Amino acid sequence: MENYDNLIHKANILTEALPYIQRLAGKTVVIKYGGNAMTDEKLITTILQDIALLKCVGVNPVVVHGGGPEINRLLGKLEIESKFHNGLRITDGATMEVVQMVLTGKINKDITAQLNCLGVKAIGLCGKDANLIEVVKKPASDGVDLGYVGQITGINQKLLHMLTQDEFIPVIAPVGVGPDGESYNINADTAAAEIAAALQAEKLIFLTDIDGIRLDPQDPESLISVITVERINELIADGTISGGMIPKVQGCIRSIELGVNRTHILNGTIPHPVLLEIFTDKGIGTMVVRA
Ligand SMILES: Nc1ncnc2c1ncn2[C@@H]1O[C@H](COP(=O)(O)OP(=O)(O)O)[C@@H](O)[C@H]1O
Ligand SMILES: CC(=O)N[C@@H](CCC(=O)OP(=O)(O)O)C(=O)O
Repeated sequence: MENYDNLIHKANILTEALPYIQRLAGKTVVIKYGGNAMTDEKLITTILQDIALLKCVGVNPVVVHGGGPEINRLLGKLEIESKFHNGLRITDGATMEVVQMVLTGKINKDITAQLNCLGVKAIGLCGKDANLIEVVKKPASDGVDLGYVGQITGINQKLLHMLTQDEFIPVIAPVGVGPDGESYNINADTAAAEIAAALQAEKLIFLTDIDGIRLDPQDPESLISVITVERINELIADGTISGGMIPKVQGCIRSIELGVNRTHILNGTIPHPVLLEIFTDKGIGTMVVRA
């Protein structure tokens, strides 16, 4: 009898998802998968399973991935120093080659192949494919020249719509194309936000290595479940939100302003964060709302 109860419990969990599936069917969900959340093969598989399941129930996921830690590792092996300014990698010519190799050559292809092994049709792209992400050189910040760091000027949303309507899951590496075909490095959070806005996505989800925005980054009890744009600006000003969390919250704000309905910051180092957020009544992480 206990086994039967267990099965009913499982069925109840599935039916809990029904209204969410109905609400999201046909809509686009952009998922930014950060390098710091790509810690463990088994966890990576659960996240890719979530994404495959979304596709199978009629949602259109679009994946934008990072890979900062892996870029740092290869740069280290090549004895090239990793330098950052305001969270952005200072990208000289040699660094750009490594960034492109790691993001488009390794991580992008690994994620794409793993998704395809789960029975969906994923296609790996970077901003240079069909001019998916057009950029110009980002102006110097506080007098610091960032080198080959791109500022996004256009997203080829037609290509992404075509792919998502035609069964594919685009998996996008944040390497942009400059006016003369040069490669430019883009922060993956910023790329995800611009892509979500261009697609008028229903949701933008950031998967990172922490459970969301905390009032005290060291205290898990201080997680904020729902936060407004105004409160975020206060928390940036007083230093509560800092470092790598800044491009995420800025991405949330920008995409909300441009019409994305819901933005979430979730822990990608636990199993199945996407399904837990999207298909359960409680949800996890931090949701950023307009007001
Ligand atoms: N208020 C805050 N709440 C939560 N995390 C914060 C906050 N301020 C800064 N952080 C930092 O932001 C980090 C996430 O950004 P980052 O390391 O760049 O992740 P990713 O590789 O996923 O883009 C967290 O690990 C945490 O150290
Ligand atoms: C300009 C810039 O900083 N680009 C990032 C791109 C990768 C990224 O954003 O990866 P995560 O999401 O894992 O941090 C970099 O070179 O590290």
